[in-house]
Amino acid sequence: MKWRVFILGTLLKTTLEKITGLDQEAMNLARERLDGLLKPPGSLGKLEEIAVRLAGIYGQPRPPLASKAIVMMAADNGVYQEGFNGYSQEITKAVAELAGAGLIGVAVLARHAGARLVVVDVGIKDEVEGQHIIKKKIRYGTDNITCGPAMSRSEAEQAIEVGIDVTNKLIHEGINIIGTGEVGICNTTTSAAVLAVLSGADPELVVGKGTGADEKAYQAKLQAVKNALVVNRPDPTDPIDVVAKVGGLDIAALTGCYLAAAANKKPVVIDGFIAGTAALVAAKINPLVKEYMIPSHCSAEKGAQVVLQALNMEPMLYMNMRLGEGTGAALAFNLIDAAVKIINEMGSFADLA
Ligand SMILES: Cc1cc2ncn([C@H]3O[C@H](COP(=O)(O)O)[C@@H](O)[C@H]3O)c2cc1C
Ligand SMILES: O=C(O)c1cccnc1
Repeated sequence: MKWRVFILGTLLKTTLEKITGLDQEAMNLARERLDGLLKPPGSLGKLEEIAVRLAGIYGQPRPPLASKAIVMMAADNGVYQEGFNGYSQEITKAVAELAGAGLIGVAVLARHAGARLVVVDVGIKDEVEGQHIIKKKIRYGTDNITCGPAMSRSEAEQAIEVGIDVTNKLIHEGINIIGTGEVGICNTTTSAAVLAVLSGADPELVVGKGTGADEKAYQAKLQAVKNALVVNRPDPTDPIDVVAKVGGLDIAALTGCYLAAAANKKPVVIDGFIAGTAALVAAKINPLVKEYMIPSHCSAEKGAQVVLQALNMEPMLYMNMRLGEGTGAALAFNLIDAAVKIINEMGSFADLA
């Protein structure tokens, strides 16, 4: 293991210093309570596991019902210039703006789950309009990763700090569970590049069809990822270097969301392939952050299984979804609510007496 010393931004540094493990005592008490409920021990499967984890995260044997938010990080990617993506780059901005009218996929599912949807412009290539958008642009899109780094290390750290700042503020306002989401045309390409480096997987195993590439476009996308890795030579032992060189501002900002959730002892729900890749970046920065993460679904995107394997996590849902935005996280909120209600509301064998 090679050790490297970097001067981190203050917010990032203080956040990392605050991260500790879960409250084992609260988890033991939660397990004890679940075992005494009117059911065979363990018979509610993952609902029980989630309830125990929430107890450990919040430090309360009876975890509270969640006050929820989905954070959707929006940013553009310079690799779009390679020309293999079938959609216009303007989609990123359009989705971020349309979120205000509640018309995008995650807006519907967040509403269904009773969650707030928070949209952050961390690097859309144009100016965006909408009162609902938190304006935190680090730069107007990244550079093309097939030619050089996506951004500087300092910009990657600033984007991570955007995620930390937004998450800290939400938690300060009373939000106690965060769901991750993103929008950014070509971010399945940048995620695949980051994932290939951090997991050691072949690009073939992590490059997928994204929004729907045909065979020709797929081969060009695969080649772009391979080229990006050769041109940039990201250091696999240095997750911030990897995000700066072949990632994106959305992935970096989501990394910050995970770190801040853990620092504040709040659960953070992982969405699909892109948000999962950001989760892996955060977990590589500090493995303890994983204890605060709850995976939602396994995206239909090819590399999604690789992400979950690298995180050593089993998702709750297989829904064949591949939209991102936070749609999977929003769906999982409903099951997390169910887990909290079970541990708090179900009767026990003692009630029979
Ligand atoms: C209309 C539309 C809405 C979306 N909402 C999320 N994505 C998702 O697809 C994009 C990633 O796929 P790729 O790497 O192939 O570009 C991201 O914007 C992601 O959030 C969308 C994509 C489209 C086209
Ligand atoms: O799983 C995801 O996050 C995903 C997959 C394809 C396109 N956009 C997002």
